[in-house]
Amino acid sequence: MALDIKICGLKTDEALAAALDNGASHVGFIFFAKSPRYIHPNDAGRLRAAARGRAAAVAVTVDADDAFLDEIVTAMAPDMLQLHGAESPERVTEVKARYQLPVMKALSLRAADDLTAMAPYRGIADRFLLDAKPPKGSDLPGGNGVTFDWRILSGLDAGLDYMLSGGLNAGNVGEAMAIANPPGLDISSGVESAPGVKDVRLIAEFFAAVRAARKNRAA
Ligand SMILES: O=C(O)c1ccccc1N[C@@H]1O[C@H](COP(=O)(O)O)[C@@H](O)[C@H]1O
Repeated sequence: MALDIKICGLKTDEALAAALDNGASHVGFIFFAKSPRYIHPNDAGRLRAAARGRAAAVAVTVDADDAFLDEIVTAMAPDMLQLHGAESPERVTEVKARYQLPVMKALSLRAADDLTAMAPYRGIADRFLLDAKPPKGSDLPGGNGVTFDWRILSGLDAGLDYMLSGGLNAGNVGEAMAIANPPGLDISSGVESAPGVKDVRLIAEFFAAVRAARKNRAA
């Protein structure tokens, strides 16, 4: 089975090249002003051009209005929109219709009960991104480097299309894969040397850890 891997929060040519050269299926750009990973839509447009044909470009937004989404879509022509705020199912429907793009809806989880939040989006969101709830006081809805109990995902239907996110790194991704067997992985702060600063060595180590975990599974 193919495993999608999204490296999120890219801001430089060097980090983008590391993500692509290591085999990322998706590259993510953050359009949330409070994030240390924020990138201007025009800069993301330049980077996404370099990724064209190699990885899908994902625009990550948080409760963005139409004006901001228009600016992002015009500047960078993403392949997918990731809605990482409190967007309702109706808003997801509206965004999909307006831009004719697939939408990945982020949901934040701590306990098994939180999975009920998925139901109203089924058949609407093209994919889910299952992330950890932000720690108290965080300004960021994602990118906090926090994990959740991956065991709560073990009961999900086999065909559910989602990316597992939240606090992944080279040291824990093997365990996450063994427990949840997700169809996709999404990582940001786990491949950074400081908030918002991607580290090419950590990116390579992450992919190596994923390859090792897959090899173990197959053995
Ligand atoms: O990364 C951010 O700063 C961010 C800001 C606003 C919304 C989402 C954001 N990041 C998303 O969260 C995941 C998980 O991050 P991490 O691996 O725990 O650091 C990240 O991949 C983005 O999809």
